[in-house]
Amino acid sequence: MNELLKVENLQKTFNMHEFNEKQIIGCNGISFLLNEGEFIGITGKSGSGKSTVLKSIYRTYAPTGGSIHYKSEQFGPIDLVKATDREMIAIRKHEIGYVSQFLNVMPRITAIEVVAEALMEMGKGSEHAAAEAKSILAHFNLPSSLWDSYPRTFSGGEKLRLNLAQAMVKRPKLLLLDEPTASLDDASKISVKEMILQLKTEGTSMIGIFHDLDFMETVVDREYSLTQGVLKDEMTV
Ligand SMILES: Nc1ncnc2c1ncn2[C@@H]1O[C@H](COP(=O)(O)OP(=O)(O)OP(=O)(O)O)[C@@H](O)[C@H]1O
Repeated sequence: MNELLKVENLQKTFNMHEFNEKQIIGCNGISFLLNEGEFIGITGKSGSGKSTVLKSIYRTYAPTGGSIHYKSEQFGPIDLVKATDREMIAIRKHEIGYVSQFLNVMPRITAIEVVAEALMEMGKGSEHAAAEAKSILAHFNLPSSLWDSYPRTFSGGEKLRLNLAQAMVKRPKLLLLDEPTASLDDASKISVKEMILQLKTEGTSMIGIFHDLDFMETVVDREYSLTQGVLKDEMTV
C-alpha cells in the first residue's frame, strides 16, 4: 500500500497568555500512518485531543512538535508542520478537505455559490459547476428552497450538510471529517455514508471523528483510540 500521511510524535500545546502562560496539552506523542484510499477513525473520550489532531493536520492549529509527512500532488513529499502558509493555502484549495459542524464560508454567498465556487477552484466552468452543485446539494437533502439563501441562518444540520457538499464535491486526496454525522437525521446519515463510500472507491483517504461509533464502524478500515492526547491503541476493525 502507498503511504499518504505519516504522523510522528505530533504535539500541540496551547500557551494561555491571559492565564499566566498556563499550558494546556491538546495532543501529545501521536503517531500513525494513513495509506492511500484508507479511512481511519479516531476515537477517545471528550477532550482527549481528537479535533486537535485533525486541526493540526489541516494547520488550523500550528503543531508545537513532531512531524506530519504528506505526499502532496503539488509539492511532492512535504512536512505539514513546516509547510509555509502559501503552501498550506494551495494544499487546502486542491488536496485536503476539512468538514466540521461549524460554518466556514464568506458572508453573502449563497449555498449554491459556496459549492459551485469550490468546483471552479478545481477548474470547472461556471455552468458545469452550478449543475454539479445542485446535484450534490440534492444528494445531501438540502431543501432546494435554501439553495439561494445565505448559510449564516441555516440550522446546525443544514450547515453541516453544506460543509460536506463543499468539501466532498472537490474529490480531495485527503478528507478530514470532524463529527460529519452530528445533528443529522437517519436519511442524511445514509447520504453521508454513500458519499464516503463513493469517495473511497475513487481513492480519497479519510480520517474521521465520530460520536456515533456504530456509524463509524460501517465506514472505517482501522481505528485509533486516543486517551488524554496519547495514542493508545490501534486495531483492525
Ligand atoms: N484553541 C484552544 N485553546 C486552548 N485549549 C484548547 C484549544 N483547542 C483545544 N484545546 C484543549 O485541548 C484539549 C483537546 O481538545 P480537543 O477539542 O482536541 O478534544 P476532543 O477529543 O476533540 O474533544 P470532544 O470529543 O469533546 O470534541 C482539551 O483539553 C481542550 O480544552
